[in-house]
Parts: sequence; C-alpha cells; structure tokens
Amino acid sequence: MSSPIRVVVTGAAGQIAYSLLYQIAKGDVFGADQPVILHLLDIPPMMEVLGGVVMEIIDLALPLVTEIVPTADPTVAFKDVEAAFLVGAMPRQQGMERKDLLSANVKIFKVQGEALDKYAKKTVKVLVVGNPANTNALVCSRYAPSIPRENFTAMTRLDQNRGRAQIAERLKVNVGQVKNVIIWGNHSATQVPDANSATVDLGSGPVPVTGALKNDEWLKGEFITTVQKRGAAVIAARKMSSAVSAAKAAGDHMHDIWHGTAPGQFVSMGVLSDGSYGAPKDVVFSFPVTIENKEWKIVQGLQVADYHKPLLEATGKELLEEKAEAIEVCEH
Ligand SMILES: NC(=O)c1ccc[n+]([C@@H]2O[C@H](COP(=O)([O-])OP(=O)(O)OC[C@H]3O[C@@H](n4cnc5c(N)ncnc54)[C@H](O)[C@@H]3O)[C@@H](O)[C@H]2O)c1
Ligand SMILES: O=C(O)CC[C@H](O)C(=O)O
Repeated sequence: MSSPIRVVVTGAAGQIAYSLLYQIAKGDVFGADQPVILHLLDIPPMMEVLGGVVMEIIDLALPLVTEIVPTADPTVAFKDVEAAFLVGAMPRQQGMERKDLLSANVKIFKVQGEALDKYAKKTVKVLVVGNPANTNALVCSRYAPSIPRENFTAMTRLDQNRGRAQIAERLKVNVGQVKNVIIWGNHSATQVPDANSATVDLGSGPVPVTGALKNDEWLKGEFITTVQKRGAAVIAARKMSSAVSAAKAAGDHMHDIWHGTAPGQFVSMGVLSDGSYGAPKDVVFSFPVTIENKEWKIVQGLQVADYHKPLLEATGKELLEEKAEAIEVCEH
C-alpha cells in the first residue's frame, strides 16, 4: 500500500460530491491500492449536512479512506492536497442565464486559487467542475501563481461521455466500443462535439465512426446540438443540474490525469490554450489531449472539418468574452 494522499473536494455537501466521494473512496480514481485522506470543504451553513455526508462515508466502511477532514475553512481544506476537485459553486437553475452564474461563481475561484497557492502542494492537480468551468479554471490558476498553470484543467469529460453515448446508441453498439470523440472549446452550449476522429470497434479493431455511421447529416446537425444542449435538457427534466453523470466524468478526468491515457486514445479537457487549431491563446479551451506522467499534451495534426471551423471560432470568442467579464468581476 502506498502512503495516503490528501484529496480535497469542494462543494462536498452538494449533489455532485455525493456521488463523486464514493468513487474516490472506493479507489476508482486514484487506484485500488492508494489510500486517501478526504478533505471536504463547504460553506458554514452546510456544516450540518456535511456532517451527514461524513457519517455516510464512515458507514461505507471502505479501507482506502484513512481520514476525513470536513471543514468550512479553505486554509484547512487546501493544506498539502495533491489533488483538488473544485465542484463547489452555484449550479444554473431553470430561467437563470450563464451571465448570472459567472458573476456569482467566479469570485469563489479567485479565493480558492489564492488558498491553493498558499497551502496546497505545488504539484497539485486541480480539476474545475463548478460552472462556468473553463473560465473558473483560468481565474483559479491566475490567483495561484506558484503552481504551474498546466496543473489547472476544466471538465468537458461529461460532454465527451455524452457524445460517445449518443454515437453508441445510434450505432447500436456498447459505449465502450466508441473512442476518441472530441469536445472543442467551452463547456457551454457553444462547445463543439466532433466525431470525425472517433473510432468504433465493430469486432475487428477500430474503424472510423464516420464510415460506420454513413450519416454525415446527423453528425453535422443533431449529434452536435444534442450534446450541446444535454445539460439544459437534464435541468429541464430533473429541475436540477446533472449530478451522477457529472461525478462519473470528474472521476474519469482525474483518473486519466493520474494514470495516463491508453495508447492510441485521447480524451478532451479544458486546458490552457497555446493557440493550437486557431483557438485564442490564454483561455482554458477544451482540446483532445494525451496524458503521460500526469502531464497533458494537446494532440496535434487532426483534421478539423470546414463546417466545424466557424463553430470553433464562436466558442473561442465566447471564452474571450467570459475571460474579460471574469477579470472585471475579480478586480472590482
Ligand atoms: N463541468 C461540468 O460538466 C458540470 C456538470 C454538472 C454541473 N456542473 C457544475 O458543478 C457545480 C456544482 O453542482 P452541484 O449540482 O453539485 O451543485 P449543488 O448546489 O448541489 O452543490 C454545490 C455545493 O457547493 C457549495 N458551495 C458554494 N460555495 C462554496 C464555496 N465558496 N466553497 C465551498 N463550497 C461551496 C454549496 O454550499 C453546495 O453544497 C455547479 O456550478 C454546476 O453548474 C458542472
Ligand atoms: O447549466 C447548464 O446548462 C449545464 C449544467 C452542467 O454543466 C451540465 O452540463 O450538465
């Protein structure tokens, strides 16, 4: 058994954390032989609820959990952590605009960036889930200058999983057979789900999804809009934001940072843009990446279809607008 690592989950009394904590506690994320000390951060009014979550983690009776630290104090929550799931933020409710969410949430990520900077390990890997996830990740990294900016990533894995599931359903295959679906840009309705580099294994090795589907119209239209609008569709149906699927995606994302991507496969995540594929620089833009030794690398040389190009431009523009607005909120 390795020595325990400290892992913080913020928003620990909320919906997503409720599912995520079980995955972390049972070894799905950091490995079946990696003990964890769980740091659980929420705000003071949620401490009683958080106490209930702690009771349930104890009752799971899972041997990998060596200690639980529930707190409302960021200085305690971020102390010596090696992995951070930044989930705590307000979810969009029906009728709320994205803009309302940005001004409410972005300041949380400024404060937490400052706390990570002071108290976390410099090698900490930070996954931002709370929306607007890409811009929150950018803000968090700007306020944590002593931690490499590459250590901050934003979650578009839920969108990738949604895309894979849509294709599997369409092809009537198991979702495990579908790989390398890309999400470009922002985790918002402007994101660009792209299956042109995706593969499906129909029994004799991976072949292009485009060839197996033989339905370009669907890939250019309904596939994109279904994935773009899936989060809103879940909110409309559940009257609450997606939770178990978001938690699973957060676990998948951190798992791949920790253990790397499989040969021949890539995953999508929001990372600091270097301008690849014409994306604006210095925003957190979702790209296909491979991961080795806990470091991501943007996959280069993929074909971007002409019909995707204006969509990539639009999602990049939205990220620049969000960045400008976030800077305005944080500096005033
Ligand atoms: N990136 C994605 O794919 C994705 C998917 C689903 C949801 N989300 C986002 O994740 C966030 C959380 O969603 P949820 O359904 O768990 O919400 P929730 O309301 O159930 O839980 C959020 C929790 O965060 C806590 N919180 C608020 N401010 C905090 C702070 N400053 N420090 C610590 N904790 C704080 C709240 O008290 C609450 O317990 C939302 O912003 C939602 O939009 C992102
Ligand atoms: O607020 C939204 O529209 C989306 C909520 C969440 O990020 C999701 O993708 O399910």
